[in-house]
Amino acid sequence: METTIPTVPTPDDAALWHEGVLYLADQRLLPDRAEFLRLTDAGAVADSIRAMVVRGAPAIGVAAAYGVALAGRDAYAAAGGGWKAAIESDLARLAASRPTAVNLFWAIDRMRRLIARLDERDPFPALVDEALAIHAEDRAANRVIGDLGAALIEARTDIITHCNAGAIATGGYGTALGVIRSAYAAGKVGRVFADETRPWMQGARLTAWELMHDGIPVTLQADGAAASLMAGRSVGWVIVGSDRIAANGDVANKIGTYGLAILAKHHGIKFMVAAPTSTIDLEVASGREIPIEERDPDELLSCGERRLAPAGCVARNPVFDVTPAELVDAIVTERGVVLRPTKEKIRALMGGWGL
Ligand SMILES: CSC[C@H]1O[C@H](OP(=O)(O)O)[C@H](O)[C@@H]1O
Repeated sequence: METTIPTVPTPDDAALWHEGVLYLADQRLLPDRAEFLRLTDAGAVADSIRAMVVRGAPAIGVAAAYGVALAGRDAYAAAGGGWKAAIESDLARLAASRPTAVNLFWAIDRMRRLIARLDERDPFPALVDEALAIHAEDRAANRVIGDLGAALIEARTDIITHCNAGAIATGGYGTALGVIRSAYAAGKVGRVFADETRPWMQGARLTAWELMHDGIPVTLQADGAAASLMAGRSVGWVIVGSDRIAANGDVANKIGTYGLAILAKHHGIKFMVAAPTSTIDLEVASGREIPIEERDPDELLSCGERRLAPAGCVARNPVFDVTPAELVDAIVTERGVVLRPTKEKIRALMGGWGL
């Protein structure tokens, strides 16, 4: 969306397009420093996704779509009418940036379908328009998700959320935090308990920042504190986002989500997954097929600038896990709500695809 660039990003400003330049809020620095990175080529966009300058499944897809537009401009400048062959290397770089969030591949595939319809003339204007549409559609979808999810919450309650599935993780408004925003506006949220979400601390740095920005009561907690809070009976829902939902309703999300779902089941607490349908991947039958990103162990061995573990300590750093569909009470999308998700219900939601 052509807009003037604010001096500092707000939660709705994960990505902004202005006069042929992509501005990304640098989420590595928030909340201490609120700054935009200025990007003018697809390679820089791919690097920014990999480095988590921009993160969050829908935001990654939005950024990649703008990256494809920048790739089209450069391919046409380099090859003229032969731009369709020239763009391929940048498309591959974008697709290789992170493996789990299917929104990245959904966005690239949608841009590819446009590319196939274009001729040898300069593709940049058409690609920009498609990226802007993807961005606007995601922002609008999250408003619908927010209202549908809020309607499931029957009475005022406390909520646990994990990681950051907020406005800054999407095209705006947020998915899990979109539900929380809509539910709070309806008087249904007492307090939100945000897991800090080691090792990248999306909860401490981004969810707390977003909810405090909106004046929504939030208490930060250690990831390990969720269990005893649930035992205290004040929490009615766990509400999270997702990076990829398999055809059977299994949900890939930030590491630690699976444990929360087991704890919620044990305590009789409802478990909601909020995500646009661009997060549903009917190409994977179950969560077993979802690629789980392993990031640099150093993200775990240190916290900020301080080394935590002894020199030579080894670590494993899977940054997603899979929650089986049977632990999910509701998947909330812009097309509707799937209660107790199954393969059949997911297919029905997606218009019967593959029947
Ligand atoms: C609205 S999707 C947000 C989703 O993405 C996060 O992962 P990451 O911060 O590594 O991109 C996390 O899984 C969130 O639920």
